[in-house]
Amino acid sequence: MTRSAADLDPDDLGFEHTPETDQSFENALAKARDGVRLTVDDAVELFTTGSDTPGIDRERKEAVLEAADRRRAEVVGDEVTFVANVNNNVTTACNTGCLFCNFKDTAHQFEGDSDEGHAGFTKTPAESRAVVEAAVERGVYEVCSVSGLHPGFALNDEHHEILRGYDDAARVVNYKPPEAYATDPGTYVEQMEAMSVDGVHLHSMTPEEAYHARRGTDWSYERIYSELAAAGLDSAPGTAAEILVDEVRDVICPGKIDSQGWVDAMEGAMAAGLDTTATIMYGHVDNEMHRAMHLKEVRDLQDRTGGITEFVPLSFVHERTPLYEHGVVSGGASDAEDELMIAVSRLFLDNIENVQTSWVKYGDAKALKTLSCGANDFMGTILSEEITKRAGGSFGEFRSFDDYVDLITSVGRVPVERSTDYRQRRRIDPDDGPPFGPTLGPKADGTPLLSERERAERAGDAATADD
Ligand SMILES: C[S@@+](CC[C@H](N)C(=O)[O-])C[C@H]1O[C@@H](n2cnc3c(N)ncnc32)[C@H](O)[C@@H]1O
Ligand SMILES: Nc1c(NC[C@H](O)[C@H](O)[C@H](O)CO)[nH]c(=O)[nH]c1=O
Ligand SMILES: N[C@@H](Cc1ccc(O)cc1)C(=O)O
Ligand code: SF4
Repeated sequence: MTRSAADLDPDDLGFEHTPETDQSFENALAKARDGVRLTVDDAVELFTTGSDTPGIDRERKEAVLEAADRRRAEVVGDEVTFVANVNNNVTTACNTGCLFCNFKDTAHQFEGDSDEGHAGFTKTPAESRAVVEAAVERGVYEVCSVSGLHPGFALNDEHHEILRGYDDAARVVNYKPPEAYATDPGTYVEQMEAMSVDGVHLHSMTPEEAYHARRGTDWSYERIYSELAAAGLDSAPGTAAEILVDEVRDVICPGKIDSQGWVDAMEGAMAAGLDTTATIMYGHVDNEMHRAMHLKEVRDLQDRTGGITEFVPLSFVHERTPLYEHGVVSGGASDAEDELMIAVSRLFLDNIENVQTSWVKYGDAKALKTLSCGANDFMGTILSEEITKRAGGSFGEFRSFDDYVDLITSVGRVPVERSTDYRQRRRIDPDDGPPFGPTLGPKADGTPLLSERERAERAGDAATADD
């Protein structure tokens, strides 16, 4: 049975892993400054600014941030990258029940004969394609697509047949035939084909979604990702990582694949020739030992594969989540924890070049600050955002290239438009514009990617001019 947030006693989560070490803060900092590979205990010392004293010491924190900023400058220089992309979530229907998530809506509400209302959505492949087509016309390079685990989803027709063959399929393999739902999301393969518009880069299928695409079969992750790649998938987002320590997953996402399952899926994606990203979602019930152990899992995976293009710390947005509403947590990470998360990621992950800061999670001011704590990538334009918004986040859904150039130059760094894999890069000279592009997308011609409001205003002006 899945545990609900109401059953959890916040003072007694009974964690085996706690932030205690035999290392000293001074030793850990010296290793970080010298570029020596850090251990889990070193990382705990840096996260806690000394595990033997309570709270965060301001001076020590500044020393960690400074070491990380210096490392960032050595590894990637002064460029700050960002991508012209659109988020296209296919469906919010999901029964996995993660206690930190308010993106999902219980799937039975989507059934054709349900009279319960819900604020979510499911898009057919044609509807997904229309969203991507419009964004490609506006100049985006990438579509980033992550979705709920709709019980009517299957990899392809063969997968549907296998799932239909199960007795009590809803309970045993989380499957209900698409005919049961008001809107059929099609298969994963059909969604990939639909979103592959004009050579746009398709970044989709998290490890959890890949698990859903093989549930009830003995198919390997490599096979799943290869079939998706043949349908147009270019790279996979490493969300669903949350905290890669099972005692934490048992509390916050007991319905999800375990840490090993996440690693297996990522390895399958890379074996199929795809690039991936990796994330950590922190600032809920996790402690500094969990964060350090997570970084070690990711670094080990990258040592084996080399296919992770960026690491993305995602600060838990608490306001409208079961964990917060049931009093299991009293808020998210502090500013100091956010800064240290970016900094220790930069220092620990000596084999991942890019550390992303999220304006969605942090807002512009804090995200800018983290660019001097080790981060060098500023994510993307995204055009739409549902996950953080539904959890109570309030930092909006869009940043234009003009916004990016203003923000990045305001902290004395160099704005650079990038491709998803960071191999194509275009340095932007602020004296050349505005407008500043985008230019890398299949239909990007240098005209600006505008907000909906600006577009409406310009359309209004054009209509007036035509009169
Ligand atoms: C909403 S899921 C969608 C994809 C898919 N269902 C999965 O779990 O991989 C994508 C990611 O959003 C992040 N997320 C969800 N709720 C969040 C919250 N309240 N605060 C921060 N990140 C959150 C989690 O890291 C999660 O893995
Ligand atoms: N950090 C967040 C992202 N990051 C994804 C990027 O926008 C981009 O898809 C990736 O860098 C691959 O090129 N996206 C979100 O929607 N929300 C975030 O918080
Ligand atoms: N982390 C994903 C994208 C993502 C991040 C956070 C989200 O809330 C949603 C999607 C990636 O870029 O690979
Ligand atoms: S994080 Fe993903 S799997 Fe978990 S409930 Fe939300 S949408 Fe579903």
